[in-house]
Amino acid sequence: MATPHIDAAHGAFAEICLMPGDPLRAKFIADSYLEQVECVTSVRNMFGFTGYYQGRRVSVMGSGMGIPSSAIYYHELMAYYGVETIIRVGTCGATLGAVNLNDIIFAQGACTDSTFNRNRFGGLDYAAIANFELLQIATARAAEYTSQFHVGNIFTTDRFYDADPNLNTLFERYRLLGVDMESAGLYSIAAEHGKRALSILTVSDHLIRGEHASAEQRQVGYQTMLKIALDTCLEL
Ligand SMILES: O=P(O)(O)O[C@H]1O[C@H](CO)[C@@H](O)[C@H]1O
Ligand SMILES: O=c1cc[nH]c(=O)[nH]1
Repeated sequence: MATPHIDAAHGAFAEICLMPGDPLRAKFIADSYLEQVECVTSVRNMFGFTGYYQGRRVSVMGSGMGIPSSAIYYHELMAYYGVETIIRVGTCGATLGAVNLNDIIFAQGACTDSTFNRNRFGGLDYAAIANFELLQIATARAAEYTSQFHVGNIFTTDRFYDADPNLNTLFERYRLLGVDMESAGLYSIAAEHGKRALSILTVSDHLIRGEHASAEQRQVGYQTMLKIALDTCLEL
């Protein structure tokens, strides 16, 4: 039952799927945390794996960067592969002085400059929000590992480069915690399919202070976020 972008067999994905943007971060998560792991799809090198985390069947798959790429995978997994829950494990840029590099952000909601949700929601503004149960479980787990986390609104953008510098002032005024490129799309797709989604993000860049993590850290770092996401799976 392959789809245009996933060539896994029926039932190859678990009901829960962790999804970073980076397919090599997906491989890192599978290699580091899952047992009895199988690579279930590799179309376009967008690797997907299924295995067991402390006895719980879990999948992990890359989504690519931005709503156009990630929406394809979110849709195909939820519509055709029986995935009920997607937890995005991504990186973000911080837009508030009180948020620091390596802090963890739980995206309770996601504003956006993308027209993706508006186009599908009759031209109106869709309020893209996380699943409350997932948010509750994950934030409770986070408190066991770190105090360096924040819960609130973020901004999902289509543009990694050349953003309007005035946006940072706007983000600060509205207390947006960070910027990513997928969450607003993930939340609307999950809602449309009657599924659950949550974005957990680690701050890899500080957009006001000009601080940046290395490429290696983005691929194999951020273990606290990964542990929080995996522990959340155990309670679902
Ligand atoms: O680290 P990931 O999950 O890819 O997330 C962030 O990193 C990418 C940009 O570098 C975008 O996909 C953005 O959302
Ligand atoms: O979208 C993103 C992700 C990480 N860092 C950023 O500045 N933007």
